[in-house]
This record gives sequence, C-alpha cells and structure tokens, in this order.
Amino acid sequence: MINLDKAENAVADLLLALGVDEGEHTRETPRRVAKAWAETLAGYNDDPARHLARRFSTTHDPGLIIVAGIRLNSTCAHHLLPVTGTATVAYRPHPGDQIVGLSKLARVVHGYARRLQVQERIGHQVANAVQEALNPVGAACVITAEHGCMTVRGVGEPATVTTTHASTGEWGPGHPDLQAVLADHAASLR
Ligand SMILES: Nc1nc2c(ncn2[C@@H]2O[C@H](COP(=O)(O)OP(=O)(O)OP(=O)(O)O)[C@@H](O)[C@H]2O)c(=O)[nH]1
Ligand SMILES: [Zn+2]
Repeated sequence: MINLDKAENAVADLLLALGVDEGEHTRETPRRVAKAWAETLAGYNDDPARHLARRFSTTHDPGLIIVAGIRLNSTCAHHLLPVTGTATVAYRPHPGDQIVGLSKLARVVHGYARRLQVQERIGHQVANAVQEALNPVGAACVITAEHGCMTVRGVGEPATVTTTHASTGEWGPGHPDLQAVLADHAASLR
C-alpha cells in the first residue's frame, strides 16, 4: 500500500535533487505525483484472480472465447516509464465447463498491469490466472505495447512496439486456437 505522505516528500526531494522549480506549476507537484503513483500501482491492492470467482454455467459448448482490444496501461519496472498498449485474452473451456463474465478478463489484465511490470510477465500472470481458475483446454494473453523507455529516452526508437505471447494448457505455438487468438489480436490493433 503506497504511503502518500512519504511519496510526496520523496518527490519533493527529487525535484530538489534535479534542481528544478517551476514556481506555481511545481508547487503542488509532489502531492499530484504521489496520487498519480497510487493510481498507477493500484494493482498491488488487488488479487486480480479474484475477478474470476463468479462463474456461469453453460448448456452448450461455449467454444473459443477471445476478448481483444483491452487497454493496457502499465509501468516499466526498470525505468518507471509508461508501457501502453493492447491486450487480448482468450480461453477454450472444456464442453460443459463454466465460463466467466467477459469484463472480468479485462479486469484481470488491469490488475496485473497496474504494477511495476515486465511485459512478458503480465501475459504469463494473466494466462496462468485464467488457467488456474477455470482449468480450460488452453488460455492465452497476447500484448502489443509501446515502452516509454524505448520511445522517449535511451535507444530513442519512437516507432517500436513489442508483442508478447503467453499461453498455457494445450496451446502451443502451432495450435489452431492460438492462431485464431493471434489473428483477432492483430485485427484489434487496426
Ligand atoms: N524483456 C523486457 N525488457 C524490458 C521491458 N521493459 C523495459 N525493458 C528493457 O530493460 C532493459 C534494461 O537495460 P539496462 O541496460 O539495465 O538499462 P539502460 O541502460 O537504461 O538500457 P537502455 O534502455 O538500452 O538505455 C532495457 O533494454 C529495456 O528496453 C519489458 O517489459 N520486457
Ligand atoms: Zn524500461
């Protein structure tokens, strides 16, 4: 849980250390930044898998379920800079198994993204949470994101985006369900 007062003091120290003072514009910046970090790291207050607890039964084979176009806002653990992009989450229940509400798959992504993260790990955490909760044939999380640490500093490659694939269960790279997931993900980026 973030300590707002300590974070505020630390940001005030940071501005001092950087030797910057923009008068009225930076006077309340330490408090603003502390509150912004509390929002950005809200995922640490959450067990994202809890969103998968409410289940619905089906009277038919639910087939392959893909939620594409989920907004991803995260923070690079190495540089504390934004990672922004799009996630796709998919799973294939066994016929007769229960399903979850579609919004919950986006909530799981948000819960893991709102932490200091590495893109590959977000995908693994999301796919594993779905696999553990529902024990489907397979689950996947595909993410395409822009890393501020590559676009606005450092190597300075503003056009780069990174795509990562995480899959569990029976879904290996050549699996037709996973190919369908990747196609939906690509379509969601257009
Ligand atoms: N695999 C992976 N690497 C990441 C991610 N986010 C940032 N990085 C990389 O983390 C690395 C940190 O490398 P360092 O050499 O320790 O840091 P640096 O000197 O700031 O590196 P540059 O970014 O190359 O300037 C960089 O190559 C980043 O591109 C991520 O989500 N996944
Ligand atoms: Zn980084």
